[in-house]
Amino acid sequence: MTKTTGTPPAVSFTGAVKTYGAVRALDGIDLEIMPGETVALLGRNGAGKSTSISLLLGLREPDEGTVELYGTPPERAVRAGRVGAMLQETRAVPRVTVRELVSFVAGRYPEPMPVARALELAGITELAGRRVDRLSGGQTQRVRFAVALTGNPSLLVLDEPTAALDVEARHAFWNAMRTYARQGHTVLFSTHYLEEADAYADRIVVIDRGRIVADGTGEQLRRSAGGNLVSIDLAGRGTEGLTLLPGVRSLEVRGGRALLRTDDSDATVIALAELGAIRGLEVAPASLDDAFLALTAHERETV
Ligand SMILES: Nc1ncnc2c1ncn2[C@@H]1O[C@H](COP(=O)(O)OP(=O)(O)OP(=O)(O)O)[C@@H](O)[C@H]1O
Repeated sequence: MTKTTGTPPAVSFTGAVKTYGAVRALDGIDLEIMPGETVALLGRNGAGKSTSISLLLGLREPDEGTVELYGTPPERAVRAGRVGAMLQETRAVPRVTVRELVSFVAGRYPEPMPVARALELAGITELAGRRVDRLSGGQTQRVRFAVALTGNPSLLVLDEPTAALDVEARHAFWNAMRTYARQGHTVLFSTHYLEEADAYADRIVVIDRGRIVADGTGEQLRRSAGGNLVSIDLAGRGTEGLTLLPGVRSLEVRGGRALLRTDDSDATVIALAELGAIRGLEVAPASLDDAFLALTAHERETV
């Protein structure tokens, strides 16, 4: 990525380490997000996504390394109203209406958007007069989104924003997020959902056991994890020698078929033909799911 001289990254982690007792939640994170990017932080449960977000919001301090927003300590950027966040935890819910809550938060920012606009973007205009402590989980989540947006922050940070939303609300949420991102704002969101990361982020950062194991577009991730899957019907034959074929990185047997992950599907298919092993041949690009599983495979082996 090219950096414009003089423009500090919106987000910058340098060698960030965070431990909780014996747990090394972040094990040396280096990450830069430039203004205007929409980045997904993708990882399994316990990978370190929420910890990364708490560090970048200044809610926790790294044990080693530094975290900066716009070239300043996170607390300063947060105090200056440059950051809006939607977090997972549910704090005590105030006994006020949705409109009162969003107006209160807007009043604490230097250049908020009109409250009606924040309610509209979050899809909760019709909930404006309802009490915040009497909403459903999904409605509460949308209120939290309005709260995050209302300050019109340069950087919007969303920790698993769609976790409690139904399909329709999820769709509306991503449309709103996109609208906001297209206005030049920076968005960082964490998710377990590969398809959300692929569909809505410019860039996907895969975090696993406190380390960044991949960073790129969905397409780059698919390629880096092994270009294609070649599969054949084994028709009762064994799998001897298949892992030695050109290009092959790994072999899996599923339902009587051999699935070969390969960097060079042409060479693999030609070699299979020479072996006389081609039956029910299928060649398909590796999916993002395949890429994610390959990137985080070591963890699955130990759980
Ligand atoms: N307050 C805490 N005290 C002790 N350990 C913690 C604490 N918070 C997180 N951890 C541990 O740190 C690691 C990273 O947790 P974190 O919450 O950052 O992961 P995550 O990727 O956000 O997970 P999830 O998708 O489940 O929300 C995990 O092993 C977790 O158990």
